[in-house]
Amino acid sequence: MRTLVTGKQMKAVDAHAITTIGIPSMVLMERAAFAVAREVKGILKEEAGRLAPGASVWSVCGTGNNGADGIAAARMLFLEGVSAGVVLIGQPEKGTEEFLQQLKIARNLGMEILSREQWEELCSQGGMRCRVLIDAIFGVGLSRQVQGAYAECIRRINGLRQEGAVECVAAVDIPSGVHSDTGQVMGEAVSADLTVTFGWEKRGTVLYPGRSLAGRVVVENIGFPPLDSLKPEVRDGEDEEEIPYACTYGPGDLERIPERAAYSNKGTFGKVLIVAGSENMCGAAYLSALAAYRTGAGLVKLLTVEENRLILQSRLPEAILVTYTAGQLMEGREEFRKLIDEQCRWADVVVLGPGLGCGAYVEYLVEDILTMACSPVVVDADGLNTIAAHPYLTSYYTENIIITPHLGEMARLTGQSIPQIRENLVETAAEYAAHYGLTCVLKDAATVVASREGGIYMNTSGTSAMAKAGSGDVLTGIIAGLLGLGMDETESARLGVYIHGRAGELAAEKTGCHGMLASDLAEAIGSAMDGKKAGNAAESVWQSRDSEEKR
Ligand SMILES: NC(=O)C1=CN([C@@H]2O[C@H](COP(=O)(O)OP(=O)(O)OC[C@H]3O[C@@H](n4cnc5c(N)ncnc54)[C@H](O)[C@@H]3O)[C@@H](O)[C@H]2O)[C@@H](O)CC1
Ligand SMILES: [K+]
Repeated sequence: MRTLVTGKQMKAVDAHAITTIGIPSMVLMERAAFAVAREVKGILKEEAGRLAPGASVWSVCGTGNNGADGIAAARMLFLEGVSAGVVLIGQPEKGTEEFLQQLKIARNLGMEILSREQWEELCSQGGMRCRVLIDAIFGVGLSRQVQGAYAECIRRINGLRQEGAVECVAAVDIPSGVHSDTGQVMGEAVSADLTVTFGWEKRGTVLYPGRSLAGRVVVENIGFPPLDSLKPEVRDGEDEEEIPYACTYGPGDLERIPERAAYSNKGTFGKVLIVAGSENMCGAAYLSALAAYRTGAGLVKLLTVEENRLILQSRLPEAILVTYTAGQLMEGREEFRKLIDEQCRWADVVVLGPGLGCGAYVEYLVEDILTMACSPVVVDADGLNTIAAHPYLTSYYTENIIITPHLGEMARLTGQSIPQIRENLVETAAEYAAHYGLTCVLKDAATVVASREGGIYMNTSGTSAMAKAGSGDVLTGIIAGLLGLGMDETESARLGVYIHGRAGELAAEKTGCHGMLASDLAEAIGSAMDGKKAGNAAESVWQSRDSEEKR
């Protein structure tokens, strides 16, 4: 498990390390700059292991401590014989104490230091070519939209990178212009190949679009005290009591999956009831059931419309089938409630929604399941759409409900627009989970899991190959399978999302990114759950020098 922090939390840790613990600010900065210089040197090194002749580096620096890091990193490279210069953006005389100190050192060493105007002139004359450009304009101190000269400068950096005048952009802490909490672009943002970040990964480089802009992320422990050593009032900040540290999972977290006991039977590993499918949609039910079995569920029963019986029986003979007709439900409600009650009593876990459609009878079905299920219920797709269309159904929400909406479904549930939700993924999921006391899995390229008690998980596994019909149905089956193995709602949701992404990476390795089907994804679940056998494509991106898994 890796911890993810907000900008404010990171600043609170900085302040705590410096003022309470007494680690001098310049000492932390020296280590931060050293890490950046080391990574840049790695890029500059020729295959033979020597620095490339004439390797040039420009460090483009703002006047805060991010800029101070950038000057210090350039100085370290300069002292190693690299042709490294500094470009200053903003008003240096208004810089932080550390910035002024770093600038003085660079000047005393006789380094080349350009003003923005001089740099612009160099660029417009086509004289601006370098192997590595260090982006140190803004770090976690970015507090408003980027405009004017700063925006121009960021556009210039991106232009140089695009036209090949700059081979590699290395961002200090976070690409300048990316919001450290939401990953949103604050007007303009640097597009980096590499980001060297300090202490802990920032939420903004896990959430999109910040995640794409950060490139490869290297997390460097620069000597901060551990987060749990902070006093709660410091850790939470003045008005951040509501914001916990977020986390993400890696392969080490697969150990959370319970052992499959030798002395067991099919009942030991969970009985999953999948309430899914409609007359023209049986695939969703099939994929959800298949995924639940592939995750380890002992018994899977499908409750679906009579029309699906034959196809489901032939596609997945391992599943038990109970069928109904729409008419039976509409006309014989009391009778039907007895059937539902019986099935709910049987189940250890219920999945409600995949492919249910929007027939009039679905409202009754959703109401009956929500009122009668006494085990965890994973609500997805048309289950959620039905709740959105009939808001009284939210009164049946209980603490063992996991909802798995995508952005469109979340928009219907909350009345917010999709862009609004996309910009505030974490807040939207967290508020819904807290308001209704349930677990909310808000699905996006970087899925967020908000637990009822306030915990936040952000997913870092997965691939765009999964952006295809049926992926969500597979996720419901995985989460249900994990619940069946005995994991709690939060853990099943987090690990389910992680395994789902990992299965996507593995399946896409075989089929290619475009050709993968949701059924390929479901077939890869077993390997994805096996930490020893499977590789993880995300690992090449999330390279942590001193990850918490090792600490
Ligand atoms: N000792 C420390 O405090 C350490 C700080 N570190 C570095 O310091 C960074 C944080 O430094 P700061 O808090 O000084 O903040 P930044 O250097 O990120 O930038 C803040 C400065 O930019 C201004 N600013 C914010 N948004 C702006 C906008 N849109 N347009 C124009 N100006 C804007 C702020 O008023 C402030 O002057 C971290 O990201 C990290 O790189 C690291 O060196 C670790 C140690
Ligand atoms: K930066």
